[in-house]
Amino acid sequence: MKIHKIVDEIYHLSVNIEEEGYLFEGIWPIPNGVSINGYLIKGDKNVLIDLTQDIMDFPAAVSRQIESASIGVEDIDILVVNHMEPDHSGWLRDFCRQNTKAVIYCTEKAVPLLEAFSGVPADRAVAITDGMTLELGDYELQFFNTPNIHWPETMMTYEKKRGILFSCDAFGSYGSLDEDAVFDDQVSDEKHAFYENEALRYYANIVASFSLPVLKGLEKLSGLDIKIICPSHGIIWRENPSVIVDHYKRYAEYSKGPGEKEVTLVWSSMYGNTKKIVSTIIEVLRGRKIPVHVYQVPGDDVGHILGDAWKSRGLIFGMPTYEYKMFPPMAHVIEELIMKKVKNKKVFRFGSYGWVGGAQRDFEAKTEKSGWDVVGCFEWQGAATEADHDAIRKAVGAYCDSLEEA
Ligand SMILES: Cc1cc2nc3c(=O)[nH]c(=O)nc-3n(C[C@H](O)[C@H](O)[C@H](O)COP(=O)(O)O)c2cc1C
Repeated sequence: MKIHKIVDEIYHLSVNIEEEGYLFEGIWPIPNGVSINGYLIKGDKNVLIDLTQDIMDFPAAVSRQIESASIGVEDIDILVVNHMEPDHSGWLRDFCRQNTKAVIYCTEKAVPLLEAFSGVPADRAVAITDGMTLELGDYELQFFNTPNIHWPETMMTYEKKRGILFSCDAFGSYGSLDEDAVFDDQVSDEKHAFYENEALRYYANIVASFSLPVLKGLEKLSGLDIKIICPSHGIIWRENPSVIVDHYKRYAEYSKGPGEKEVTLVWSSMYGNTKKIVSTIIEVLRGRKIPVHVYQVPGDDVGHILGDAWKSRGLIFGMPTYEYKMFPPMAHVIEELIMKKVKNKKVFRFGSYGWVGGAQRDFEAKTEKSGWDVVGCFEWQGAATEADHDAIRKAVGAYCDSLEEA
């Protein structure tokens, strides 16, 4: 990847994770890759904002990018560590060996993590205070504590004179960057839609649990005159930064409900009895013009399900009884959604059983504290009859009415 000048002597440095089968954070599939962005400010003092992960040849690649701006790693005077998650700090240990002079600016909570993760002693760090500024000749940096977007020690850095926000994980998205299209005004409408979808999935996978801190952070930043947003993943927003700010606000507000008038339907079936009802349910939803996102488990990964589930007003789960409980892969999906704080949803459950069932009882127990409004359920024994299909049409119709009320 080549470097890109953002404005004056401020540069974008970036690598893409594109390895097939790579799981981001060890869990989340990223079939379209993800970029890890850092930023370089050349001036009276040379500043590096966020590093990169210590996988593949990433540190070497970023070093070469720094060199292509005609300075070396050893010339960096200030390293800003917005966030200690290893995708941005993995290089820190070696960076500090290579460069023994750079002063690290980070939050107070990050200081012990420098040592714990990278063996970097506290005396190399300056712990910022919220709103603190750092005059650097032609540049002026301001630091903001933005705890829990995404770890407790996270902060953002604002270049005051140009209105550039280095937002770290906030406003980020999955999706590799194209060599020649790293700014929002360089990507096609189709690519915009792609990044929006990847931003939602990134949000649901990584940030969703921290939606309250996101709303607090947005409130804190609302007074800034932000002209350019430089996140640590995804494209740079310079033409219209409010687009991604509005998206993030909307995503964070989904945590409080009601979400878009859409349904995410997740189903599983061992022998096809539960599966046969799925098309009947989809038919009812489409008849009511309610968009539906359909996933099957096992098979479809919860990382993908989360994005649509996060924004949908309604969730429908279909699974048979398995050893007196829910079919295990579905139990896992439900557990994961609850853990990610997918809340305030209208929910419907359906499924076949063989003799006395058990999935419904298990479902009720596992979702008791989910914050979901379970509007209906439908179970039948063995293969669904025509009467069962009629009954489920009616039950799903009532469920659709509840989506109108939200
Ligand atoms: C491994 C296994 C465990 C099952 N456990 C139960 C059970 O505990 N209670 C019950 O009523 N039916 C149980 N069943 C029967 C299934 O729930 C029933 O066959 C159902 O129709 C399966 O739906 P499907 O075709 O959508 O997979 C079990 C079936 C299998 C294969």
